[in-house]
Amino acid sequence: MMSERIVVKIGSSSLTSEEGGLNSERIHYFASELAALYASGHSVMLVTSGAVAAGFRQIGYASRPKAVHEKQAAAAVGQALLMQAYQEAFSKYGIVAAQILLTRADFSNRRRIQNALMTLEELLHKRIVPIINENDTVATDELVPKFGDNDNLSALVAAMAKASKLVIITDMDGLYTEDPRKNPQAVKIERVEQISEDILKLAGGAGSSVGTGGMRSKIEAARIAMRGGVPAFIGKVQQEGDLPLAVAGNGRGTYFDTKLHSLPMKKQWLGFHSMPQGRITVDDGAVEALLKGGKSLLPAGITAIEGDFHSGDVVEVATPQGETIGRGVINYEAWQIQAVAGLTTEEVKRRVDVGRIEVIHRDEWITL
Ligand SMILES: Nc1ncnc2c1ncn2[C@@H]1O[C@H](COP(=O)(O)OP(=O)(O)O)[C@@H](O)[C@H]1O
Ligand SMILES: N[C@@H](CCC(=O)OP(=O)(O)O)C(=O)O
Repeated sequence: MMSERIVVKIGSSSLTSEEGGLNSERIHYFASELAALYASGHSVMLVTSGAVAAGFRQIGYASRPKAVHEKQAAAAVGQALLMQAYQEAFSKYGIVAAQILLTRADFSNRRRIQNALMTLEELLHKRIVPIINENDTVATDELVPKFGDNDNLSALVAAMAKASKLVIITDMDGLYTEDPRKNPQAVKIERVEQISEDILKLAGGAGSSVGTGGMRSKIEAARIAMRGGVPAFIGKVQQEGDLPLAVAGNGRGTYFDTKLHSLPMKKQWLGFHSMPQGRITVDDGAVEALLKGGKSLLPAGITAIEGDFHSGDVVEVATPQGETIGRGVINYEAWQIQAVAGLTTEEVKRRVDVGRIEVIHRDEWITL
């Protein structure tokens, strides 16, 4: 069997109870499943939630706290408990585990993320299992949004580490046409090849009081992973041998396939970590040129703009129907685009003085 690099994400709902505290039996179970993958030669990275849920009862809160400082305090207690539990469980299999705590801000800074990647590479090289969580005690929503749930974090880690698979474990055996907790008639979707707006609409919020992101954030994560060239699985891993089965393609869940290749770091930054400062709507011809022709965006295709952006900023590009198709670095000021939208290249040259005629050059564009 080929040795693969696999990212496994486990949600709070799979590790803890609604009353708080870790379910040690589940931790031991997941450690044995991960150990089975490890023993068959795979490199395993674990993204785990559960710090807040593990810690809140020890602090004396009656239920999962909502206030930021209370969540952060609960995570500070719970993260230590979580690591202790995993380390103890892995030691049964002779596996050494390492803790990595990341924030979204780390991903938007190229040097910091390069450092994290080098650390990950060294750990994997030494056959150590990295255990990754959001750094809850320092992450805030004020400057850079938090991940909140760990689904997105797991997809970004999978893309960054050029993993061959992302496995998102949750308490539901895949994506259904509706939340099965609300409608028991909902039908399971076995395979998804493209995550359209329609697929995103199927997915609702969290199913339990300890989970946060719900199916929606898992589908968004699968979309990021697929765009980064990493196929994903979302489903249930509950009995002995379920995780190796999920990795082998026979799991109880939904598979998200992709034919795309892994993305260079620069494009990952553009697509996943940059903060768009505006939005440009283009006509059907420009959509076709960007998506199918691999071409740059010219002023002629622009129909509307939003935001007060500057040359060098990142902007989103949308279809006439309002669907976002990608992002790119803009070569114009917002006011310049206002002046030349819809005009031919010759007319544009007469009206504004810009370094590059392309509004977004194809080398600085990513389709999403
Ligand atoms: N279309 C859907 N298909 C399956 N589950 C869904 C759907 N919409 C919402 N959900 C809910 O998402 C929940 C899983 O998310 P969440 O509670 O955040 O778990 P976790 O802690 O594992 O991240 C499920 O229990 C389910 O109730
Ligand atoms: N970083 C947080 C994650 C919060 C959370 O509940 O996430 P998830 O269960 O993945 O929806 C923690 O460890 O508690």
